[in-house]
Amino acid sequence: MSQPQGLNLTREQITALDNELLTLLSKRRELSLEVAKSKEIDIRPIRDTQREKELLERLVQQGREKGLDAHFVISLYQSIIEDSVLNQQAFLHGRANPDTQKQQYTIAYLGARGSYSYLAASRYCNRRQVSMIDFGCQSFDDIVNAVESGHADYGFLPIENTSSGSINEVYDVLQHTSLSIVGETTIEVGHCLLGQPGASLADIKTVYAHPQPISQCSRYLSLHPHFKLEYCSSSAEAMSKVIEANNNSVAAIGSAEGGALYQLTAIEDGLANQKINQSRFIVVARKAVAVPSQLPAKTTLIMATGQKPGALVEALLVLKAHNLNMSKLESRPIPGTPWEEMFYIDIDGNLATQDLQQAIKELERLTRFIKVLGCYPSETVKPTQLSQAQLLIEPSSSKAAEITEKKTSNQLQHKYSREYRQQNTQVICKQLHIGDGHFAAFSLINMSLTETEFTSLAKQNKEAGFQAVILTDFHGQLNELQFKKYIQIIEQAGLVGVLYIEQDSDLVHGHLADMLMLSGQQMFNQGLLSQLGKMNVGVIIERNNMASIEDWLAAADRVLDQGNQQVVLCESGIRSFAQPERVTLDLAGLIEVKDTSHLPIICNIAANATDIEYSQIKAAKQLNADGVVLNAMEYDANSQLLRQMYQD
Ligand SMILES: O=C(O)C(=O)C[C@]1(C(=O)O)C=C[C@@H](O)C=C1
Repeated sequence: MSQPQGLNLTREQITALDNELLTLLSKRRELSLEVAKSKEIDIRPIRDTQREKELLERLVQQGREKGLDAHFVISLYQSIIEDSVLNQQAFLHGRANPDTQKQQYTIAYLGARGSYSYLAASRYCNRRQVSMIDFGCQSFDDIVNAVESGHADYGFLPIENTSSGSINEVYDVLQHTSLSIVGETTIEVGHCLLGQPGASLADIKTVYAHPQPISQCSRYLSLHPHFKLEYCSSSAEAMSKVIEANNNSVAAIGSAEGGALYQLTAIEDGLANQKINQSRFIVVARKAVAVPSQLPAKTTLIMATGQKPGALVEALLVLKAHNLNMSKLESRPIPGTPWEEMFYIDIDGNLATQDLQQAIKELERLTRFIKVLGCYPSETVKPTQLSQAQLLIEPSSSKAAEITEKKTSNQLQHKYSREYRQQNTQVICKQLHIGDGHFAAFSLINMSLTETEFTSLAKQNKEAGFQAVILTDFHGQLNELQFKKYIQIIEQAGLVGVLYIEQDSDLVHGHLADMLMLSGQQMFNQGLLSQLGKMNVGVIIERNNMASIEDWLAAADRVLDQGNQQVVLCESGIRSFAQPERVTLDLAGLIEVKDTSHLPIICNIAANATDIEYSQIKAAKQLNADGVVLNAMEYDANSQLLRQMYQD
């Protein structure tokens, strides 16, 4: 065998080649802008999927002749085309709004240089080839104030994350601002453990992070229970804390790019629970913008439907009638009106179109309040795919076939899914029916009550319309005799008794209860899930407040897989952006779960009654939740709410 050439020489050749590749990519970008200029004149849509297919087909063929794998070529070009489409969009959007064109933009964002918001803002400016003056802010209110007062041209607000869901504080801020949404941008959030150069994983004792990364990396953090977590207002603050500490035992969670700005090194990367972890930001400005018809547009509006039963559904039907796709729905309370809520809706459509104008007119008649927050180019570029035939690969030996096969068999394994079972599941326990049109009311009682107090509360609960009682808060001290007594009282009151499982040992008494409810904290406990799966008893699985929907449904599947088909899901709220101790109901998640799963889903506001507004639970009912859990201790408010719900 001949000697290979020296390593240094080979590396120099690779470096030179990479440089050439970059030069070519930059030339390709310029050409793509030329295409945009032609499309501006011809008024043609930016996206031409037919052209993309032809281009991919040819490249796959040419790549194969050069020994390159088809999937590698496709994924490479999907990225190149995404960049090309987004650049063309930014260019044409700028041309349609010449008064917004400047050499530099002052951008208000959360945190300081190096935060994810900072990275999103710089990406936005780079695409528009303008320089950025950064205006770091302490809160979402400060961002909005900076733009409203003219200190900044644009404000960047994170609105949702693929693993931790919607950021409700931003929706609250939007209720009161005069600003318009003029853009959106999505960035890949690659969480790393950032430490002082030279620090190693074994050194780390304290981790500084914003609540969102903490929630998004919950699985990684649970593998390191000795880490002391310190909450910060932004990832940039977390990184500054590490610099200040100047000590190898502290680390921050942040991006590798952000860390580099602070001269911190990534001790570990890929910390996020989900492989794909992206954050979407909205861009707000003082003046609304026009979106040229060639660009895919999104319109965001807020509306209050008032208390009429079915009002939300009626409003959503208007969108359906006009063939408008709703890509997001969120609900937030209206301060001072405890029984009402404000809905936030993202619609795939341009405000300038007849369909959307007409739909808004009809919605005005159905709502008490409606306001368009903005119309802006949608930055979701769905990658163009090639079929088997276009890939020219033997189906049996192809990687694509393997992937499709795996996917299909995986889908079959998802017992919670509608593909697996089309009909809605109804869980029945004595007189209690949950799901498939049956709405169930649970009351949560903690065990600090005396027997007499408990007996009278159980009776009152029954009269108020509750059908079941969840017994909670044993603090590991569940006494069998006492528990038997409580179950007896519940039975005598004509209610169903549910035992809330907070630790493995609670399950010993499971046989005494009519149903079991696995606490959110134990949702990841695979052992407990398997045991519950082997029991013949209705099981309610509470969502962990840091768990994604996928995690939650995976927990349900674990139980279903073991044989127990009597599974109910319980949404208890997810952690919010600014304050880690606050939770809010994930209504978009509720719609998603209703869409993908046949399992009944109930919403729990008992655990955090002060945080989750009652209006949210009403919204949940309107969105076809199958039940509700209320706090028995707040008896008056809850029985009033329950009465209202039953009236609706
Ligand atoms: O050829 C075009 O029409 C382009 O806009 C260029 C391009 C590309 O980058 O290759 C980008 C977007 C289109 O969907 C198709 C192809």
